[in-house]
Order: sequence, then structure tokens, then C-alpha cells
Amino acid sequence: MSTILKIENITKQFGGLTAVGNVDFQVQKGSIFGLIGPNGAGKTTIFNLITGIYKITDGKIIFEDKRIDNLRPFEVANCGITRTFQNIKLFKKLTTYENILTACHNNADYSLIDCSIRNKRFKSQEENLRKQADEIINIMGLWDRKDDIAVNLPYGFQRRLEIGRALALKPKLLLLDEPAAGMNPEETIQLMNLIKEIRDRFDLTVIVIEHHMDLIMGICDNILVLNFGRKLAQGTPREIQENSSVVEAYLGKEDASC
Ligand SMILES: Nc1ncnc2c1ncn2[C@@H]1O[C@H](COP(=O)(O)OP(=O)(O)OP(=O)(O)O)[C@@H](O)[C@H]1O
Repeated sequence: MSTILKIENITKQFGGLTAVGNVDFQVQKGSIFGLIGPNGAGKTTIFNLITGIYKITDGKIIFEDKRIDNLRPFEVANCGITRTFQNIKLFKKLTTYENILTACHNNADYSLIDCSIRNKRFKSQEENLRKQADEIINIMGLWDRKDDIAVNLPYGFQRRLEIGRALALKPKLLLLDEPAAGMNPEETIQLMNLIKEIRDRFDLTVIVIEHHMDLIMGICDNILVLNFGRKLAQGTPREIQENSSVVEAYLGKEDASC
């Protein structure tokens, strides 16, 4: 396995608050990497730093051997990094299908002229984009809901839709921020299987922030534990579960099922 993402001693300060302090880790290509820690530990801030929403105070972020911490969010996205959000962000008034198809159009490669005269290039690409949308909707288990307006979908389906829309952008690295939030245990197990399936099918690397310990321990190859913005531990699920400082700071205090 090769390294796809290198986080080198990154720090983010908001005024006097150090949200992330001197954190380093590496993510292997094709792996599922977990980011855990108590509320306010700095997990989402790390996603915001990777995706260019926040500028780092210090350190380096290297994706596929290219420094990306100086890029703007759309440039980071163009490198192949996509994310979902803790608070679901969908095109609420569009249908499931329209949400996915709109994102698929990011992959379109026809001109305004092709589009206005509806030539062969335009038509064949449109057909391909629709096939891509169909495939994603199927994989995400949303086929029966494809004509539902996004805001009317049950919560678990909205989360799936958000992941599907991220997939439509053809990322190499997918960042999932609490994808199982609000899901019941059965939905969480289904989501675990789905994350593994899309990783394999789309040749993805995944970083996931989650408080559901069953999900984290069940799918991650490697886990980083943050506490007060600092790296507390890193290792396999087994090593993390057996680490006494992690149990004391986080696992011991959390309800592992929520
Ligand atoms: N834009 C901001 N301005 C000021 N402080 C911020 C900002 N964003 C995050 N913080 C602070 O940085 C710290 C880390 O926040 P962050 O959201 O990264 O934690 P988290 O580990 O993702 O927490 P949770 O599990 O609750 O989502 C918190 O103290 C938070 O209040």
C-alpha cells in the first residue's frame, strides 16, 4: 500500500484557542481511516483543513505527493477530495435523482455550444451521466426513492444520498463526517457494509469521523484518536481498544452504541 495523504505537524489556532495542535498522521491508499475523540477534540477542524475551508496555522498537508494546504476548496476538490457534512447538506427541493445527476454533471466535458445545439457529443455524454447516476442510486439503495424530494426522505436515506452525491464527483479520497449520526443499529450496520462496498467498487480511500464505536472498530484499518486538539493515540482497532489512555479519555466515558 502507498501513502495517499500525509498530514505533517498541522496546527490550527482560532485566536488563543488551539483547535488542532501539531498533529501528524498518514493515510494509506485504499484504506478506511478513523478519526475519533471527544466533542471539540478537533476532528471536523481537520476535515476543514484538508478541504481548504480553513487555512492551517502551521504544518503541511500532502495529497498524492502534492502540497494542498495552500489551495482553495474548489482546487482541493479538483484534486479528488470530497466530503460529507455533520449537518446534512443536500439540494433539499430536488429529487434524489436530481441531486445525484447534478453532481454527475461535474464530470461533463461538453461546451455551451454542444449543449445549445444538442449535438452528438452532448447527447452521448448526457446518456453516460445518466448511467452514472443510475449506478450510484442503485448502489446506495435509493432506487425506490429516486423520485422523492430530498427533504422528504427519512434521515438515514438523506445520509445515503449525501454520500452518493459525493461519490458522483468521482473522488479518490472521501471524507465522511459522522455518517451514522441519527441512525439506528440496523441502519448503522447497513452503512458499514455500504462504506466497505463503495471503497472497493470505486477504488476509494476513506477517512471517517464517527462516535458509533461499532462502526469505527468494524470497518477501520487504522484509527487516530484526538483529545483537546492533540494526537492521543494511533493504531489498529484492537490497539486503540486496548490503549488505557484512550479508554480513560474517550472510550470509557462514551456510550459505545451512540
Ligand atoms: N470557526 C471556528 N472559530 C472558532 N473556534 C472554532 C471554529 N471551528 C472550530 N472551533 C473550535 O475548535 C475546537 C474543535 O472543534 P471541532 O468542531 O473540530 O471538534 P470535533 O472534534 O469535530 O467535535 P464534535 O465531535 O463535537 O463535532 C472546538 O473548541 C471548537 O469550538
